[in-house]
Amino acid sequence: MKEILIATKNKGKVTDFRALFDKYGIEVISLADLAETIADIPETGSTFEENAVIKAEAIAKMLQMPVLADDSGLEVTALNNRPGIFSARYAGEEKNDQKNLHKVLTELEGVASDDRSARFVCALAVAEPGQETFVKRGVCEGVITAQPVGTHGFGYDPIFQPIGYDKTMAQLSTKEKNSISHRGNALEKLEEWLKLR
Ligand SMILES: O=P(O)(O)OP(=O)(O)OP(=O)(O)OC[C@H]1O[C@@H](n2cnc3c(O)ncnc32)[C@H](O)[C@@H]1O
Ligand SMILES: [Mg+2]
Repeated sequence: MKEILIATKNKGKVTDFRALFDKYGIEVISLADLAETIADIPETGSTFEENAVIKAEAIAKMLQMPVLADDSGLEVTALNNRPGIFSARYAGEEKNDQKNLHKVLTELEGVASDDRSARFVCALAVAEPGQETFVKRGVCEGVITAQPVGTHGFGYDPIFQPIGYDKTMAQLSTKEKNSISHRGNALEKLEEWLKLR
């Protein structure tokens, strides 16, 4: 396999995937790179896995080719695991990263650092016409900081400090992030599939 289509329009995910697939010598193509405009696939599932499968199967069927899809998000323990599968639109339909992370910080106002545990979750689904779809989950545990710090990454990275680090995800390089992230962790579980291709 020389290239892989990732069924996403999220530029931050694409940056992560480009670096992750680089070591396999595989070029990442995203929906933004296609000549045709692909409408958003409604994410109607109730889990990350269901939504990843919905996205992968819809695009694989549409384009008749193998597709990888990522559904991911942030679970905050003190918020009963919100925003969870609603992470992208937590503060509104416009999918604004700044508004989303500030909503989490506002909801956690007055919550002590010991009670600010959270995790990033990523479900990666592989769909191929005529084959059975499969999906793997990766997780990265951490805590929510008091303020946003750092300029790298995307989404909730500036307020997420991985366990064992005194920096936020947004202060890590893409390579460092990938070595510990939910996305990197989920992709490791797809290594067997990658090797067979
Ligand atoms: O569905 P696609 O087109 O892939 O793009 P999306 O942005 O809508 O993606 P999701 O539905 O999977 O929503 C995931 C949201 O969770 C957040 N998120 C996921 N992975 C993250 C990461 O590595 N760092 C920070 N935030 C992340 C981020 O806000 C994303 O918008
Ligand atoms: Mg989405």
